[in-house]
Amino acid sequence: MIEVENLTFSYQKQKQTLHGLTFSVADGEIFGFLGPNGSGKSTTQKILTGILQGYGGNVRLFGKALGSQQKNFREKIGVLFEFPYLYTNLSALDNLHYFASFYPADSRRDINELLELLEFKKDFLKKPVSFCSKGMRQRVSMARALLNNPQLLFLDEPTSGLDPQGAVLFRGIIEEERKKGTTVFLTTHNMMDADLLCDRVAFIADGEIKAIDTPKKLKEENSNHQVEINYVYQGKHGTAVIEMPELKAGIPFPYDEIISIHSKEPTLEDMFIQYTGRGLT
Ligand SMILES: Nc1ncnc2c1ncn2[C@@H]1O[C@H](COP(=O)(O)OP(=O)(O)OP(=O)(O)O)[C@@H](O)[C@H]1O
Repeated sequence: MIEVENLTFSYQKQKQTLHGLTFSVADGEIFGFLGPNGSGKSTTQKILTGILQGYGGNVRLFGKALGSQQKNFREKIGVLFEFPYLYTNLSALDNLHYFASFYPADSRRDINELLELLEFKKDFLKKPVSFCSKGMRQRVSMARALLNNPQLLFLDEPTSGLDPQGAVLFRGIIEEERKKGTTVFLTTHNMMDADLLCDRVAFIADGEIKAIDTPKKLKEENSNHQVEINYVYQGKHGTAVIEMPELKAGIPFPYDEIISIHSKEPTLEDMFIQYTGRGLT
């Protein structure tokens, strides 16, 4: 679905922003693009969506070079931008009716159904978007990204500004898109979104890709294969960290009750730090 080879980009002549990115995203895959602020995530998304031009290297979408896409290319993609590009003096409904008018009628989703799916507050449907909270605006932006039933969905920080319940809702909606076969390019520095949703992730730092793999492999390859066991013995709480192979013979210490067993597997964030030498914020 997406093939990127040696992608370079500079906003100013003296300073290169992207230093030769190479990656591909398969049809129906949720691909996470993870990096700290200023690493080049939004720049990459803007190039892939045809907003930024003047890049170096090769970019192919839907099997065709980006520069030779047909006019209807934008009908096949949906984009949630980092900042909501909405008309703040228009209502959510008017914004969405306006954006929907760019697409052929037979590909449009029902706007009211979409807003209901996104749990948009009914009292705000006809009020100017400027009256809406950040989370409600994010719902309108997500509705905008989905309203043409895209085959390829670009999401830049989709759960930003959402409360935990909203984030769960959005992740569910992204999962539904996966089930329909939509390819998702998910730009984020939210490790939880990446870990829960992505088939593969790329770690980007300073305009370079430092690692690409499934979240599971990235964590497993770097696991120290330890478990932490919390237990009670003779009325006292204790914690022990033991090597996994030791568990073969059973729990190797006396206890009356096991309270919990946790894998000491590294988190995706630990892995990000290991590969890039820095955190995500
Ligand atoms: N319009 C612009 N003009 C000049 N420099 C820019 C412009 N947009 C971004 N940059 C610079 O390019 C680099 C990459 O920015 P980009 O927005 O792609 O990063 P990002 O990974 O998306 O960051 P964030 O998580 O903050 O959105 C940064 O150094 C940024 O300051």
